[in-house]
Amino acid sequence: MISTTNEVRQVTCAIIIDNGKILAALRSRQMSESWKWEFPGGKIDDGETAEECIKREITEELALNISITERLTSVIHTYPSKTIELIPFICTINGGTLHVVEHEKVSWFEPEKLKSLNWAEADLRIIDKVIEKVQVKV
Ligand SMILES: Nc1nc2c([nH]c(=O)n2[C@H]2C[C@H](O)[C@@H](COP(=O)(O)OP(=O)(O)OP(=O)(O)O)O2)c(=O)[nH]1
Repeated sequence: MISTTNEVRQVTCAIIIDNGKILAALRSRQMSESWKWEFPGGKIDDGETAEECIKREITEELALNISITERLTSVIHTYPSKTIELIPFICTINGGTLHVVEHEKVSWFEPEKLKSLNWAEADLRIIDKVIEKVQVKV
C-alpha cells in the first residue's frame, strides 16, 4: 500500500503518576521531534485498541506494567510531514522496574513543573488539561 502523508496516525501516550510526580521522556537524536519532551507511548498497530497499545508501548519503552486510570480527550495535530491524533491516558505503575530503552532520558516532575519543558507541539495542546487532571489525582 502506498503510504500517504495526509493520513492521521493514531498515537497513544501515558501520563504516569507515581509518588505525586509525572514521568516525561526526552526524545533522542534518532527519533523524529528529537530533543522534545513527550509522554511515552507510540503508534497504534493494526487490530490493536488504544488501551492495548499504550500498555504494550510502556512495556517496550520503559519495562513497566501500567494500569489505566482515565482516558483523556485526544487532539489532532499536524506537523510539516504528518498528522497525528494523540490519545492520552492517565496511568499508574502496576509492576516492573523502570528501564529506559529508546529515549534519551526520562525524568519525574511535579505537576507545576511540567509547563516549563520543551514539549513536542502536539503535547502543548494537551498540557493544560493534563496538569488540571493530575493535580486532582496526585
Ligand atoms: N509517543 C509519543 N509520541 C508523540 C507525542 N507527541 C507527539 O507529537 N508524538 C509524535 C512523535 C512521533 O511522530 C509519533 C509517535 O511515533 P512513534 O514514537 O511511535 O514512532 P516514530 O518516532 O518512529 O514516529 P515517526 O518518526 O514515524 O513520526 O507521535 C507523545 O507525547 N508521545
